[in-house]
Amino acid sequence: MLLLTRKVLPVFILISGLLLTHATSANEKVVLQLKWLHQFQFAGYYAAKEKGYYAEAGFDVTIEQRDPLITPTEAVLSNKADFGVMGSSIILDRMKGLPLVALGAVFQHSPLVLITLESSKLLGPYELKGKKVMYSKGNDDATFFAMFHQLGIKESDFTHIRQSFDSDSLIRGEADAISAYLTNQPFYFKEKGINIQVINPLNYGIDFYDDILFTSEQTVRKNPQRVRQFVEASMKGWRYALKNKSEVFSWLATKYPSNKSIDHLRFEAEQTENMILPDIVDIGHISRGRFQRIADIYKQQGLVAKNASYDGVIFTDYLEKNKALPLWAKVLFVIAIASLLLVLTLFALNRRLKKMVAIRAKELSQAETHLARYIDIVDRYVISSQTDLNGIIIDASKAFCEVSGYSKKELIGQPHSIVRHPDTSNATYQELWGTITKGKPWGGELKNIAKDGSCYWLDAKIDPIKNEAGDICGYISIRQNITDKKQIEKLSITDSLTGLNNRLRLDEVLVNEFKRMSRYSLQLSLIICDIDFFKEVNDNYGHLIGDEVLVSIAKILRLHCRDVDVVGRWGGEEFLIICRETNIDGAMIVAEKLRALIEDHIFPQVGHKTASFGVTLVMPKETVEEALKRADQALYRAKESGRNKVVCQ
Ligand SMILES: Nc1nc2c(ncn2[C@@H]2O[C@H](COP(=O)(O)OP(=O)(O)OP(=O)(O)O)[C@@H](O)[C@H]2O)c(=O)[nH]1
Repeated sequence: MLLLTRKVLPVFILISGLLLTHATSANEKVVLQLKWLHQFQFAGYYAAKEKGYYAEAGFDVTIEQRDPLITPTEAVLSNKADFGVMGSSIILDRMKGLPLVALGAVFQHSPLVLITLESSKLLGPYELKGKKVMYSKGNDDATFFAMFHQLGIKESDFTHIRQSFDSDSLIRGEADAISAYLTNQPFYFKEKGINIQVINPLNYGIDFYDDILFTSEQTVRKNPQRVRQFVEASMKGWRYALKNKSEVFSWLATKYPSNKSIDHLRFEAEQTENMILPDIVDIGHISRGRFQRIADIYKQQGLVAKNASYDGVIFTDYLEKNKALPLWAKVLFVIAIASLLLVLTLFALNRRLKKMVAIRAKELSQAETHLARYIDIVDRYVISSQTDLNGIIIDASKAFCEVSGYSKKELIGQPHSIVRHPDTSNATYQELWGTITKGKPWGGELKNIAKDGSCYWLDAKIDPIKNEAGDICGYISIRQNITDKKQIEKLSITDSLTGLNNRLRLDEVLVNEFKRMSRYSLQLSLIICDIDFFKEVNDNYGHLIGDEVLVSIAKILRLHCRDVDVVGRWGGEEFLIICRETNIDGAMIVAEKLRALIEDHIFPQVGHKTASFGVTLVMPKETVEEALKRADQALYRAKESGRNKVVCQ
């Protein structure tokens, strides 16, 4: 029940609303302006009012007779009337720019003709040459001009008499031909027993509409459906009137007083029906072709510009443009169109997105391929590894595996020290860890040991890896294999016979150590060692044996000096030992130890050999040459004092 109430109630409200709207608009007052005085010519409009057709359509219509001071066109355009009845001049006015709309052409032919007295023998237009012709020069009389024009008769061929609307002018001979309405004047002459002759433009190809129901474009545009309802009610009135002529006569006797007799009205009704042709066309029918023909005739008459247009004069055009749809249908239509547009837009968008996704996917795939290629290249050629905070290897490149001789599996999980060479000092590693644990990158050369025991040199760059919080979570190292460079470097600073630092390297170290000494106020001592009577070895055993002695002594010196000391071949059978951060006493001890070791050593074939040592402490601000000279002098004194001695100076 509740559901029923819910469904029915809105419908009831809607219907009530519609009825209310209808009731309100039933009183809409409109004025219909006739083109002439009350007569049967307007029977349809009387019938529409009297039979309640206008009321049914919601109109309260006042039917106004013609006011001689104002045309129906002027009345409608000045809003004195809402609708009007006028001839084909509506088309001409429209072409002149007046916003008029023809609603229905009630008279399919114009009843406007010329009449002559039968006795005058003026049967056609040609006979009117030189005669007196009376007609209005209004636009509705254009049919006469058109007829004359069609037949090549000029206005100057006859005498125009000003319209007096007095039919007796013809009888009195004041005019030889007068304009007349077929629905009217012929009866007048018949009643008087005077035979007349009709010259009808229709017979000369000039066929105009007449009694066109019209309104203003403004009224049409405001509510074309209301106008349509008015037209339908009017034409319904016409259909009734033509079938019930007597009833119309009674109204013309009472409500719409006409001074015509019943016989006259009957004649008029008959003639009117002939003009309307209700059995042939729908009452009020407008033919576009005929409108065009009428427009062309007006143009030919020079009444309007050749390019003038009557667009907008036919009412049905507005109806087609404004085909009334119920509000719900309009809303549905808008929703449907909007939905369609939305679907089409989404479809187009979707297609575009798909296309873009496909392009992006292709680009991404290409980028991934490139990236994979680069990663592979990096993996193969860049020696890199990654460790956790404790230095445990968590990743290693192929290049790293190759240089270290370990497989990736063997490296991962191992401490990075697995590749550390014992030659690399603790100090180097302390510096390295001290730097990277502070979040700073470290760079330097590292000597590493491979799985097979061979060594290789790397130029390493180690960077801490930070997580999103900025905390260090591991380390990554990228290295360059500099083993070859190191070997070349070593060759250039190594004495090829003994493997000790050569003179070039010693010179370099001397310069650096002298600078370091003065910068940090360190102590530095120099020891020069010279083999005693070495010439004898060469002389007695040959150079090769001599070389072997040199190599053996070099080995003794290198093995028994401290790591920090730099041992090198100074030249021939002379060696130089640079004792860093060592005072003279320390240097003397080292020299003495070396002297004793050489003395005790037994050289193959040669047996025992000795060496003399000159020792000196480098003085502050002293040059390398000055210090070496003093060491040399000490050596000289050691030789002088019997050799196999350590002398300091
Ligand atoms: N086999 C060999 N001999 C060298 C080399 N360089 C220098 N000598 C020799 O070392 C000898 C040096 O001789 P001297 O300068 O006379 O000195 P010495 O014989 O050692 O005598 P004192 O120095 O005075 O004790 C020369 O015979 C050089 O030819 C080398 O590379 N190999």
